[in-house]
This record gives sequence, C-alpha cells and structure tokens, in this order.
Amino acid sequence: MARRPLPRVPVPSPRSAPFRRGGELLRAAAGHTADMLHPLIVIGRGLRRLAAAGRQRWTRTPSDRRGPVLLLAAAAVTAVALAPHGPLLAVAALMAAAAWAGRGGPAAGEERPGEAEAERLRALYEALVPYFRAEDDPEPLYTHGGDWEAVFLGHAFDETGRPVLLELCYPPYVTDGEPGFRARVEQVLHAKCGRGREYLFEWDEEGNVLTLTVLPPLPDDIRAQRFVTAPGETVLGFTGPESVPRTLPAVRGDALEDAADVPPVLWRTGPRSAEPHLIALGRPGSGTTTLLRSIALQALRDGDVLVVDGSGTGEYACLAGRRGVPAVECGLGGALAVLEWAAHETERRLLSLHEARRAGRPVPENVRRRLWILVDRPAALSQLAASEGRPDPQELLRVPLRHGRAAQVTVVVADHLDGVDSLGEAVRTHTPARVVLGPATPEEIAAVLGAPPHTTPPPEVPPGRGYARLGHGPVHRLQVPATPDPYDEECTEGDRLAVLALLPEPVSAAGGMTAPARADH
Ligand SMILES: Nc1ncnc2c1ncn2[C@@H]1O[C@H](COP(=O)(O)OP(=O)(O)OP(=O)(O)O)[C@@H](O)[C@H]1O
Repeated sequence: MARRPLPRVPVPSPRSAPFRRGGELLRAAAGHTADMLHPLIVIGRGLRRLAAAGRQRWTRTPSDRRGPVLLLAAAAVTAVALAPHGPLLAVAALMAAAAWAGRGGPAAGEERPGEAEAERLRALYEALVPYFRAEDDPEPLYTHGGDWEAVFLGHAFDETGRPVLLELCYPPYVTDGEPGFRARVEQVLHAKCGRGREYLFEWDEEGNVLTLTVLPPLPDDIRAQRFVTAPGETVLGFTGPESVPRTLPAVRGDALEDAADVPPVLWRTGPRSAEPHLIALGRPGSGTTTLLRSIALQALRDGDVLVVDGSGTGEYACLAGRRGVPAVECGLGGALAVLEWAAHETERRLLSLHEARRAGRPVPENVRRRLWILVDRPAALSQLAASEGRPDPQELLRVPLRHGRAAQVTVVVADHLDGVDSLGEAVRTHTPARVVLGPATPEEIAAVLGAPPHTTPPPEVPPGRGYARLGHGPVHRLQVPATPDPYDEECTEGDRLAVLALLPEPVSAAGGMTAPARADH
C-alpha cells in the first residue's frame, strides 16, 4: 500500500505578519511588566547596595571594635522593636533608603560578572591571598577558597574579558604605606590582569581600598607647535586625564584645522617658581635632546637661549645664528667660555636687580628678558675637562643654578642615566624639575624622581615617552612632542616643517647680537 504523505502543519514564518505581531505583543507586555516592576527593581538594587556597603564597613572594622558595634546594633534593634509602630516605621525607612540608594540605574562595575569574568576575579583573589592574609587573623578576608565576591567592590571588563577597572578592599593591618609591599601587589595584579596595557594603582590607605584602572595610551602624534600657555609656562609634554585636570588645545598629527584638548605637563619657571631648573635623564636615544630642542623653541618666544652640546653631534645646529640664540657651543673651549659668560651674566642681573630694588625702581629691562642655559651631556664635558686639566664646566653652572631664579636665568640639563654619578652636586641639588625618558627600571625612575610612578610602564617605550615630576608634586606620565632636528635626513617632512616654522629668523653678522667671547679651544 502506498504511503500517504502526512498533512503539513502550517508554521508561521518569523517574517510573516502574525508572527511579527506576536513578537511586538510580547515585547510590549515585557515593557509594561518592567514598568510595573520598576519600583521593585529600584528598591531591590538599593537593598543590594546597602547590604554591600554594610558588608564593606563590617570587613573594614577592626576585630577589637566589632563587639561594641554589635552591641550598639542590638540595642538599636531592641529600641525600635519596643517603640509604638517601631517595626513598621523601620521597614518604611529601610524601603525609602533603598529606593534612594537604588536610583540612577546600575553603576559601572556593579553588574554581576559573567562566568568567565567571575573565574578571572576568583583567580585574582587567590593570587592576592599571600599578600593580604595574616596567619593570626581568626576571620581572614583573604583565604584560599574564600569569599572572593566580598572583596571586589567594583569591576568592569573590556570586550575581550580583561579587567579595565577593579576596586578591591583589603584588611586594615596590611602595610599598604610601604612602597615595597605596594610594588609586589601591583606586580601581581599587572601580571594577572594582562600585560601590554598601562595600569594606574590608587591606594586609599584610610578606606583600605585599592583601585586599578587601565589607562588610555598617551598621544604620540603631537608635534612641535605654538602652544597656548601663560607667560612663564613651558610644555614639557602631554599626559593622561588621570594626571592633570587642565587641558591645552594641541594639533594632533596632520589634522591642522582642528585642535584636540590634551592634558599637558606644564613647567612653571620664574622668580616665584619652586622648580626653577630642570634635569632630563635617559638612556642613549631616549629623546632627551628632543626635549631640550622643544624647550628651546618655546623659550625663544620671549627669551634668549644659550646651548652647550656636550655630545658634540651638532643636533642643535638649527638654532645657531638665530635671533635670541647668542651661542650654540659643542667644543670644550666654547662651552667653558659661554658658561663663564653665563655665570657673570647671572651676577650682573642680580646686582642690577638689587640696585633697582634699593632705588625703588621697577625691574630693569635688561633683566626682565629670560636667559635659558641648555646643557646637553655635561658629564661628557666634565670628563674631557678633567683629562685636559681644565676647569669643570659643571662648576661654572653653580652660580646660574643657585641664583638663576631671582635673576630670570633658567638652567636645563640633559644627560644619560648611567652618567648620573658624574653629575656635580650643584646640578643634582638645584634641579627639582625632573624628567626620565625612555626605558628605565622602576628603581632608576624612583631614584631620579624621588618617588615611583603609580602606573605600570607602557608595553613599549618609544623615544620621548617617560615620566616627569615637578618638585614634590605627583609623578606624571609624559610624552614629549616630536621636535626632531630639521636637518636630520630621517625626520618626516611634517615634523621638519613644524620645527622650521617655529625657528626665529636668522641674524646677520652685523645684527647686533652680543655673542659671548670664546676661550681658547
Ligand atoms: N618625542 C619624540 N617623538 C618622536 N620621536 C622622538 C621623540 N624624541 C626623540 N625622538 C626620536 O628618537 C631619536 C633619538 O632622539 P634624541 O636624539 O632626542 O635622543 P637622545 O636621548 O638625545 O639620544 P642621545 O643622547 O644618544 O643623543 C631621534 O630620531 C628622534 O627624532
């Protein structure tokens, strides 16, 4: 017998009109339900937040204070229970507080983690146990296989599942003020959260909370340009928004028509500056010469610039013979001559200033124009001078370094990190503005800046990338604007034109500049 085919059951296609109408109805019903349940959702979220806040407070309360706190809480509950309508009023107050705490939608980092994210947080918690656990703590917050959810107060992940924000609490007894301890914890978190990104660590010692944030990379497409700064301000470079609240308009890359707002690292010089002189250190090729060139171009707007280039590679040749540049010296003889002249000039300015003050006159014109002394690789010059039995050029810097602030004389020194020991006492003690560029170990950075950076090093350290610290201020990440030698054949056309546009016009031999007299070579 031939089989008869089964009759087809009509199934609506997802694109058919009845199916679409059904979907819309379902969505509308879900929307109405969500609207109806909205107050409950808000109160539920608020209750969760209040519970989390209570849990945090409890974990941060030292064990010797927990007894009295419990006693106080029990007394409050009894008083509420005995009061007329007390329990009813207490529930109403709790609901009102929860509604208030739960308003505004879920905050970043408050969402429950997915499975992979939860696993990552658990692994992080386990890795931190050896650092945050004390053997004699009867109720350790951190213990292998412990409640990891209790310590993460906030978290957020990127699309690849790596954390971009972590907020975690730790017990009050850990030595969170000790740099070594902090460095070890930060190293663990850095390794576990994924290398290849920069992290900022913020330790709240009072609240026992550590916050880790992934930092956006610094802008590396800003070239030399006329920055909009106040008198006495010099742009050392640019940093991240976590570091400084102020921004500066700067043209990025070739987008000449619109400037972006970028946070700058500004160095203030002048008679009231607490950091009148600067030193920049780095390994060879790290960009210290570029930084000095960038400072020179900004200084030339309203000052004179003397350059002493101890490396003798002619990387400041573009400045030679320009208006406002009395000398660019590479040899030892020339360097000694200009530095001697600079020392006398500082003294002359000081005398002139004192006389004007005594006579009640305003600051004389010939003192008001700032003099900048840029010295690249003084250690090499000192070594050369010692071998030739001539005076140490660094000693000649002593007067400008000690008295330059009042006399409107600013000294900027650049040298190699491994030449620090060859730097004289005057240079080391009178340069409170400090920069480290290029690859350097955390110990080297801390030794130069007097404090370690609170950020991990970038995955790659290009030339011009590093850290700056002005006096006792915070350590800033720093990217120096590209300011290459325009005569360098490898420099890009855009960078070359940018530098050439900032150079003052050349001065003819009869132009009236008083170049310092040269000593014998
Ligand atoms: N901020 C920067 N942006 C882009 N390129 C840079 C930056 N700083 C330096 N460079 C490039 O890196 C190279 C080395 O720079 P620079 O000569 O300034 O280093 P240095 O520290 O003075 O080295 P050395 O002491 O060996 O002369 C140059 O090609 C320069 O153009």
